[in-house]
Amino acid sequence: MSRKKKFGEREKVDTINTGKYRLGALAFLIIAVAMSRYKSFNLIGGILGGMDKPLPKSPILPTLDQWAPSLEDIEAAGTLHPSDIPPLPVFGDYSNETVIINGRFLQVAEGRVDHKGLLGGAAERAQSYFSVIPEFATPAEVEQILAILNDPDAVQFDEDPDTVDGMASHELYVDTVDFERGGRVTSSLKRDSTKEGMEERKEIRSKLKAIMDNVQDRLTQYVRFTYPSSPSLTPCYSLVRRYRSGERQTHDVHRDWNAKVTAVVSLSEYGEEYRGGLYVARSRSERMVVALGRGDTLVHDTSLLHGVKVEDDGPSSTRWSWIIWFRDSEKCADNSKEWFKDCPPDDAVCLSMYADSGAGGDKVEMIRLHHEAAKMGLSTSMVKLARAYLNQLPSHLPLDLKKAADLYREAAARANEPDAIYGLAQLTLQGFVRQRDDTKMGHLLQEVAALLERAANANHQYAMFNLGVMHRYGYAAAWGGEKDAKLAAEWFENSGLPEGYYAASTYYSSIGDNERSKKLMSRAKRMGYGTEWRKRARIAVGSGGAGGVDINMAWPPFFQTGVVPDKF
Ligand SMILES: O=C(O)CCC(=O)C(=O)O
Ligand SMILES: [Fe+2]
Repeated sequence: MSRKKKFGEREKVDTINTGKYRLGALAFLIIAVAMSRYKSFNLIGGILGGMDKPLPKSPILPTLDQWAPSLEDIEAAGTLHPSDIPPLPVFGDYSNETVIINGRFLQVAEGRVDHKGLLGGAAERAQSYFSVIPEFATPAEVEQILAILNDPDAVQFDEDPDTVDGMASHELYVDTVDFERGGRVTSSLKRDSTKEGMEERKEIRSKLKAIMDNVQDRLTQYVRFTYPSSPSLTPCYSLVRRYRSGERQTHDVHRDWNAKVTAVVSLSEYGEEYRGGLYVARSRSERMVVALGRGDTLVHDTSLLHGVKVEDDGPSSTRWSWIIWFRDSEKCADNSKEWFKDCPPDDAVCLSMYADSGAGGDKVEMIRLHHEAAKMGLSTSMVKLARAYLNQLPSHLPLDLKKAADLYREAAARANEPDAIYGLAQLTLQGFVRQRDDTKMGHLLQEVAALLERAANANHQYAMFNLGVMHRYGYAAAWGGEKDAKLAAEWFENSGLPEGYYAASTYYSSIGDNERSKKLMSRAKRMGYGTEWRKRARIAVGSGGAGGVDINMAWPPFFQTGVVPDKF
């Protein structure tokens, strides 16, 4: 399959060490060494009245009896703080080479990402590749693009729900195949969905295109050369995204379903204008930042898991990116349903992608494919299956909590899969997953806390949010901890979710820090808090495009007061 070609047909000329991309390796080591974070603490349960109540049992579902985090896990897990989560390591394992395209020499750093947790032959197949071309867009081109984007009169960016995370997108389509076909974009919440919106953006589009078209032509040559089995690769979508303080700074882990090949041109300088940024991922938990400077361009195919996390360094930190999605059709036809149709039987990632693309509309086949991929160790397929067994995703599978819990456990063990760990926290809170004959509420809540901390540590935004809930309402008191509204606010803010900014804002107003409260409230609103679309989009996309997951956990009424946390 072409997507697995390791740039094999490329003409190799020389190996050049592009300093910056080598330096990454050292940074990775330093950060990896600094990764220990949990403090130990004592297990003290049952100090509050009412805590010896039996576990809450679901009126519908039986209590399962087979899994909980090990006692060692729980004992090792002290109170995690957002500041304990290390910044993402920087990817550094490049091989550098020079390629010649139409007589032009290009230095290219090539990276390989091995999917995590796969077994035997499947592991051999489970790689994605990407390339970074330093300053593919020249400093002058980037300057000109930025001058247009930074113009105070520049039109506003879209605030419709993003298809990956359901938060305000903060993007601007420069060109799409939809425009060319005379139609407007499909989402009715995009500014371009109205004639006036299209008109309003006409000028900025033509200014941007005047510079971008040339870069795009060069890029087309490069991607056709790099993916020779797709000779008709054509740029079909071009958009600019913005990440800055007071708005979106994350874009959860995902694949670009809309593109056979993607190019991301960074318009900002790593280390100077922003930290963090675009990352590539071995699993949803293991993410590595690609340190992109101005004009540096990352090229990858559909299989690469990736996302964005810009560190919140205050107003001075902004990252702009320009994204081009290529399709394998000069007319930009959507062939995506065909891309993963003929997977080799031991290619778990390919099978799961075909399942995720709808498996030709065959729902039973979708489940079968995820089963196959899960058997080979693919944690994301285990999560999909678990949610199907929980009837959170539509499928023919019967409700089976034991299977769901086993799949979550396996995914957690194989790839530290944050969605699986969060899923286990949900099941545990509902009293469905236990192995000890321990029926004390305090111990159950402690297990939930340990799971949420593990998931949060692997950057699960809903887990971070629920650590906020846990500390705000004082559930830690169940095992000797205390209510900690400040820590709660830190978790809420750190979740990067509009609901989190809102909840943090209420804390700061409660302690009289109105300025901070106002800032957070405005951020929450800018990202969609309180809108009808945000709620709908959040449920539709779930966590990182994997539907069937809820931000609201089944927190029991608080021991003495009977207070139940607000639902968001
Ligand atoms: O902003 C970026 O660098 C990447 C954004 C992205 O992955 C996307 O829009 O699909
Ligand atoms: Fe993407």
